[in-house]
Amino acid sequence: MTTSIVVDNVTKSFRYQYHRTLKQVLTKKTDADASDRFRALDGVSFEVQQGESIGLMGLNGSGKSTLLKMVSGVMTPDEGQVLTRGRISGLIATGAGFHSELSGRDNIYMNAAMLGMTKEETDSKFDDIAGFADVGRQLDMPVGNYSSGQFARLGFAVAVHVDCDIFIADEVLAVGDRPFKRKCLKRMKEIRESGITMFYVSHSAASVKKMCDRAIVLDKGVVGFDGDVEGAIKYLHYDGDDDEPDAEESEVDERDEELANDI
Ligand SMILES: Nc1ncnc2c1ncn2[C@@H]1O[C@H](COP(=O)(O)OP(=O)(O)OP(=O)(O)O)[C@@H](O)[C@H]1O
Repeated sequence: MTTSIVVDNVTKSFRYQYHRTLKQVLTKKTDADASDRFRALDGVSFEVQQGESIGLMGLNGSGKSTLLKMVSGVMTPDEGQVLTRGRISGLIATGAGFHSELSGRDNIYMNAAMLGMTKEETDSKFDDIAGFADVGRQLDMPVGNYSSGQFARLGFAVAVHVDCDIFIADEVLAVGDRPFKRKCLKRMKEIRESGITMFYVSHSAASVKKMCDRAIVLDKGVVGFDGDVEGAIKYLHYDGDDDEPDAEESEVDERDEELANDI
């Protein structure tokens, strides 16, 4: 078996940012500065084998996106290291790397280049990418005028057409309408079945269950659980053991379940 991702004792701290009073700025309260940092990730370690499909779960603010940024190389750890093998593609933040003044068409070329595709490669895949994004005549409009869903469509369309070894998807289901979500999940299933390592962040237990064979739960910046998806869902109490969900919550869960079963 080939190792695809190694995350070795990774720590990342951020500073609490708040507006200071003029007095605080002028007196430069350095003692407060040191204690104003917190660890978004604290000694995180795990390994992923090529072809594994990992669900990355955890409550809001637990460090998932920060970890994905390290794996994709857009952020470096303060301590520890992250090693990856091969080309990485995926959608980390909606609209990241897009230029608002340029059209969707131009942004496809720019985004594809950033993900390592040559102009010839993009030329040959352009129709498929545009077809997947399916933003109609908006393709030739500046993306600054796109809706958040249209942004996501364009970004995801490029990402899924890159030949890669590791595919990263952060909250694909958070934006986009239902037909597009279904299309994304279907495409991700194909990616997974082709032996590409997949790292999938989601709060939806149903889609992680459908898509992944292992789940890592981040709990306030540390690995709280690493194992089978059922265990992760239990760890997070997403299995309904806790409080009774209200009617709206149940409806959302059912919609997720239905969507996951569609693919
Ligand atoms: N650039 C930054 N500067 C300061 N704090 C940050 C920065 N990026 C993230 N954080 C903080 O680090 C913590 C972890 O954030 P992160 O986005 O990784 O969480 P998450 O698990 O992806 O959350 P969610 O489920 O809400 O998307 C949060 O408290 C967040 O406010």
